Amino acid sequence: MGVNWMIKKALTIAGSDSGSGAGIEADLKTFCSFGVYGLVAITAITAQNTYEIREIRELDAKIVREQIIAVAEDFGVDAAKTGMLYSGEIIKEVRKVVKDYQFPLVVDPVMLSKTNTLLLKEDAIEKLENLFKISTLITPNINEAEFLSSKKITNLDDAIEVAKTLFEKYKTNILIKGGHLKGEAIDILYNGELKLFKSQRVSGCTHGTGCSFSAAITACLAKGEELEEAIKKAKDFIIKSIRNSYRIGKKYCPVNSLSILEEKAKRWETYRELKESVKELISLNPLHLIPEVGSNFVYSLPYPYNKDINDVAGVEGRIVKTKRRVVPVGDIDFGVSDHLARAILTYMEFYPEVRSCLNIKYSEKTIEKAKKYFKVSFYDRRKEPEDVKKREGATIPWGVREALKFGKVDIIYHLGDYGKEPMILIFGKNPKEVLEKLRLLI
Ligand SMILES: Nc1ncnc2c1ncn2[C@@H]1O[C@H](COP(=O)(O)OP(=O)(O)O)[C@@H](O)[C@H]1O
Ligand SMILES: Cc1ncc(COP(=O)(O)OP(=O)(O)O)c(N)n1
Repeated sequence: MGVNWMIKKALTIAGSDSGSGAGIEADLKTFCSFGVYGLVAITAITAQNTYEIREIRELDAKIVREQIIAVAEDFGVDAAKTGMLYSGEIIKEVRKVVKDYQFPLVVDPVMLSKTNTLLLKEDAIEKLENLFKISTLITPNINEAEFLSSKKITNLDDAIEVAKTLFEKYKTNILIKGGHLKGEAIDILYNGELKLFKSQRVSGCTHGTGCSFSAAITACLAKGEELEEAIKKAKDFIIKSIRNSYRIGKKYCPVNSLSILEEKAKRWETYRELKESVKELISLNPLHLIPEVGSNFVYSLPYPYNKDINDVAGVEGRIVKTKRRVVPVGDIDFGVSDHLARAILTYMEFYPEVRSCLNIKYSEKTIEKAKKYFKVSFYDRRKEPEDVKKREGATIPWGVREALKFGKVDIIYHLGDYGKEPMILIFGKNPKEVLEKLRLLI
């Protein structure tokens, strides 16, 4: 077919996780994040949530084989990975089929879930070791590496020694994942040469890290990237997927293997909505409501992407007034607002659904009007504690927190301080809602 080359295809041979944190569900999300078309051969169905695996139903080895052949014959496979293979019969059949294909094969030797259920039958280990021998890479975590080498790993040096042992034993690329060690997250690649992949340890959800990580490597290999480059990209990906995860479920919440795509989409949406509303604000031309220091109109990315001011869109150089017109100085961009971005990020700590804010000129008349329609709160800059005053950029977060002590409000104002202009801040779920509120104050 003429356009077959346009998208690479990756296959996952793995179990299904009904909680979608690990297994084929995680793999498909990861393939999608890397712009690779995902194919599946399901080995087992698990009734699984974030705290337990209730049931496992193994599929017949023949149907596993048929799934692989069906997709390989039609779509073609550029790279494949295995996850939960469960039984010796399935592994034997998988080995038989995949050895005839030329694609790179990543074997994630999944043995035990975080919730302590065996995902590989005890008598299947020998078959799994046979599969290692025809693989491009195996990606054991610390526990799996300990089991395969019968050696204890307590630190990085132990892990390096074990990687060497496993390389001697299986004659393939060994990548020992350091997620379960303390300190930095260091993964060890050994293939006769040693290479360490280091990253900071981040906080967030980690159910499914192993599956998503090996799927990310597979996706990069499908695109034709070299192994080391693939591991590097997979590592960047997994950090984002942990950091931008949703704390859902009762125990081990899942990584967000779609976060790269989701963040891009949210950035675009946020930018466009703000741009539209800034245009509308300009056409309203509320000259008398623009403060001497200018206004800004900001819109933050939603949770969990609202990490810092680079995640808040605003107007570069603010919105100012000329003799007759309200004008934006620059373009809409992320990271161009400081004060107002801090205000909205602080507000979102309490009410994450409130993502937009506009500052306007203070007057008693405007506040009186506002009190007719809205919940209004206030903070007194003169009461700012000395230690807060000394910390760069701490005043506004402190003020917003003070004002929110009385609950969720539409408007927060302050009366200024020496050299500081008094100000009114209008908050809303989105820029449209902020403008609706502004209209009642004009
Ligand atoms: N908290 C964390 N911060 C950064 N990276 C992590 C963290 N936890 C795991 N990783 C990384 O995620 C990948 C999967 O590792 P690991 O969690 O050890 O696998 P598994 O899920 O199979 O136990 C590795 O690249 C590891 O370094
Ligand atoms: C169906 C299924 N496959 C694999 C796992 C284990 O996945 P992993 O990425 O190693 O994640 P944790 O179990 O460490 O959270 C699974 N649970 N289910």
